[in-house]
Amino acid sequence: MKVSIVGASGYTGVELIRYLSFHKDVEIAQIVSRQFSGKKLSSVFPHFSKTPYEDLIFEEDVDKESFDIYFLCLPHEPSVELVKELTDKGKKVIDLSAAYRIKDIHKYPEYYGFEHRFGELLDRAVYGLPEIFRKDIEKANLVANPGCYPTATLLALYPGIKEEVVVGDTVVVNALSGISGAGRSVKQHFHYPEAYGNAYAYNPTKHRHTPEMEDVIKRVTGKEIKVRFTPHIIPVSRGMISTVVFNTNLRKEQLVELYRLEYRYEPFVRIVPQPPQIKNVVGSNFCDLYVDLDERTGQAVIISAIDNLGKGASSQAVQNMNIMTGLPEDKYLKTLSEISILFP
Ligand SMILES: NC(=O)C1=CN([C@@H]2O[C@H](COP(=O)(O)OP(=O)(O)OC[C@H]3O[C@@H](n4cnc5c(N)ncnc54)[C@H](OP(=O)(O)O)[C@@H]3O)[C@@H](O)[C@H]2O)C=CC1
Ligand SMILES: CC(=O)N[C@@H](CCC(=O)OP(=O)(O)O)C(=O)O
Repeated sequence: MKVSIVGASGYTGVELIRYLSFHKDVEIAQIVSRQFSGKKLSSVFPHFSKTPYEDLIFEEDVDKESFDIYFLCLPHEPSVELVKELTDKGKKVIDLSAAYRIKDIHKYPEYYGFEHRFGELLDRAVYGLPEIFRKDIEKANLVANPGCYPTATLLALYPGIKEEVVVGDTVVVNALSGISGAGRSVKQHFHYPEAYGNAYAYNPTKHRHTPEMEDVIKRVTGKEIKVRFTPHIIPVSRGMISTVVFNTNLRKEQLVELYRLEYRYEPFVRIVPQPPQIKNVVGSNFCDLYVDLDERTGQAVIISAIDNLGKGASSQAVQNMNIMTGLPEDKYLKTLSEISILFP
């Protein structure tokens, strides 16, 4: 399969090149970047020297005809039109932006600041969280790869909402993100002296991932469950923790068993005995999940850890590609190079 990576100079694009470099069923045939067009991959990113694509040249324009699969690693708005053009040509597309994630087209102006014009294509797009929508992904031509916070949070919530053990209509989510979640372009508050040694919450009452999470919860449960979501920045490059709290009538052993059973055959979800640490998942497609019950309050406390650039973006995109093309889902996602680096 020949693939094109558009937005290949950004954090998710570069990470995708890393994951696909050793995928033997794939040839990376095109990498698109406006700022580096004409340059060799290894001259811009020296860590690719003496690896399979070191001599690949960044191109300025997207060749929309020649390849089988297109990974779009672009900001949301530029993705909207390009996804439409590529799917009209019958291409398979995995879009890492939010351009096709939310089914309600009216949410785009409010949360993303642009009008979305392609409602019919939004309806057809499949939300690329394999643990929930695997069967739909198998048949999809357009996969909307989830955001990093929704991936971490929905994996922590899914068994609870699927088996209807969440009591009430609100779940509380507090999450921590490494700075690469904000992309590679320079922003003052992520400048080293301002980010190092610092941590803070942002968008505490209105974040664009809230409608994305609530949309999926509604599709799973048929109910309006609200997400009380507070994201935080922590001074690491990559890695994400999401702590999900909901009221439940289950006892601790029942809750743990529910999660263990739901995920027992999932190749990338690991139930862990202690609160998870990002260093165990960074550089990989794994999600580590800790399940507990606060007996004083009767609340489930589920804590997940992922790599925002891995399961939260690029390696999840490869998992989706494997599913869409009928390959084993974990193909080349568990080679040695993708097992996380414990002491980076
Ligand atoms: N970072 C993360 O943890 C996650 C990110 N995402 C989503 O994935 C997408 C990519 O994210 P990320 O890699 O972090 O972003 P980056 O900002 O690091 O990279 C985006 C790339 O897109 C290209 N680009 C920027 N603006 C335009 C434009 N107007 N038209 C065409 N190309 C453009 C740039 O390359 P050039 O200028 O060289 O052309 C840039 O390198 C985003 O939609 C993001 O929301 C999803 C999950 C997690
Ligand atoms: C640290 C940081 O800024 N994070 C981003 C989320 C990144 C992400 O997963 O996702 P999208 O694809 O939806 O942009 C934010 O809060 O907007």
